[in-house]
Amino acid sequence: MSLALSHLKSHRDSGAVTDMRAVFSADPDRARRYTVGLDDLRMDFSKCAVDDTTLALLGDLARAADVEAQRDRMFAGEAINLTEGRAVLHTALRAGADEDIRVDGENVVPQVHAVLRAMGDFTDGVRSGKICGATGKAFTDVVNIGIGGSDLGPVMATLALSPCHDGPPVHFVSNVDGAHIADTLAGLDPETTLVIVASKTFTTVETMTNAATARQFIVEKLGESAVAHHFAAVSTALDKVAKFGLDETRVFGFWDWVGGRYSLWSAIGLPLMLAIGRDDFTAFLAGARTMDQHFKTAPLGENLPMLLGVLGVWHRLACQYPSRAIIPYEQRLSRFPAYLQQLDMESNGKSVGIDGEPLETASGPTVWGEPGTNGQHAFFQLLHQGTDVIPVEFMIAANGHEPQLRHQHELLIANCLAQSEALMRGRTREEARSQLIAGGVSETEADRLAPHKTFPGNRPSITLVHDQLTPYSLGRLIALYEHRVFVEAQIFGINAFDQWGVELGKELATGLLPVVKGESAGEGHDASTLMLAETIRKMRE
Ligand SMILES: O=P(O)(O)OC[C@H]1O[C@](O)(CO)[C@@H](O)[C@@H]1O
Repeated sequence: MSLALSHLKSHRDSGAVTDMRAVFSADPDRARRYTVGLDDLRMDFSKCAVDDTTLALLGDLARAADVEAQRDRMFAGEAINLTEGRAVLHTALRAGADEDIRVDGENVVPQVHAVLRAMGDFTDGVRSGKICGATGKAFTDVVNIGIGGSDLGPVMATLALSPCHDGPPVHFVSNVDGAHIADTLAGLDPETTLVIVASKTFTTVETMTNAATARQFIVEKLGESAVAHHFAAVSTALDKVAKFGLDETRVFGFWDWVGGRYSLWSAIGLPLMLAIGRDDFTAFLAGARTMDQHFKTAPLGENLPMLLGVLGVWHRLACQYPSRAIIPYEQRLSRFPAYLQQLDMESNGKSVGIDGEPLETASGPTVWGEPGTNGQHAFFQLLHQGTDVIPVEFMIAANGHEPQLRHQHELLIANCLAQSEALMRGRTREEARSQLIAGGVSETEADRLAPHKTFPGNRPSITLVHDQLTPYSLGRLIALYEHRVFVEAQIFGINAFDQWGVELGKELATGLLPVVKGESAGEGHDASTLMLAETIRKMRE
């Protein structure tokens, strides 16, 4: 364990904040001092159990982990993904056209903008009806087939930005479960359906299988020649896409220096662009670019991703909280927690350090969540009174998109603020008892019930507030979380940009398919797995 981390842990064990009510009373300026901002975005972390010493020690930890230097290496296009020998340049995808970002000596920005222009032209063509199906009819629906990073980002952002939709409805198919594509295609007409096959590698079994099903859907009605009209593809593996038989104007590339879970800004964002148009997509990129600039230049104590990252590390390494909850008070961000699960857990769910040695400390926490207020009626009981402390990250916009429903938005805001206050304040047993007695309950009954109505409080939360959910503010929010994951990874000492942990299951599934089909006895597989396969096979006879 590094010296900086052991100082932080001793501080947590002996000197850190334990009574949040007391620190708020003692320092009337606490909320202001522990809030940082970037244009209309505010991050209030004053309800975390930290003080100035904690922040100083977290700064030491970040410096000891060389976070700023590593950040600069990432932005400069150095191959910081050491296990795959690649640069990590999702930030180049939202760079201004005049920037110069080099990979192996070549400026990649012109290529990025060329693809953006091609996506924009295609989008304009589809939306205007100039680009149409094989029978000349305009596309009424778009189906994006992809999974993981080729799905979660576009799904999340397309839903988040529904007030900006003025293009064709976009549907998303990811699961290899045939139910997903069957239900999606059920209401669609092949003549007016555009299918995007999105896969960085163009080998992912779920996507390739669903693409074959979609191809059949088109070909059955319109014939093989319709494929070129009704399909587009997004990939880094252009050689593999070529075998699908598409016109090159329908193929949008990206690069191996874009990780799947960081690819929403690339051509993987095509379904989003089709839904919201190229101008709004440009604003979405601009929001992310603003966060990039801020992350690159703001001093540590004012830098949102740095602070969000070190607070995450505080909760994980010093306080040893196993998970964190992401609670957007914004129904349209309902897929944001799922998106962050891949971003965070596929990046930081590692137990081996960058040097190949087992980690001595924990790495990324479990990330989960649901929108408020729905979560309040599901798992908030555990957040308030459960035996585990789970830090919460709340998100709320000052303004909704339904001015006619002003009162509902005010209710939403009040609920968001109330939950963080309740987690922080709690309710003592004495307060619970007094309230019961004031409500007309006998003293004996109040004594019996008070422990159940007591809230421990001192449960940490961070609240992110912005003006409104727009393409720009969404881009900024996502980039904040991308960089936060980066900061945490540097401190954990891991490579955030590979994902070898997903491989073993894929390999075994390939081997088990013949067993499931009854074509192989499945030598080498364990008895439990073989028995389950056999049981299922019999049920299918
Ligand atoms: O875009 P592809 O290559 O189909 O991969 C999809 C997803 O599969 C993974 O490789 C692993 O599940 C993710 O990292 C990736 O986003």
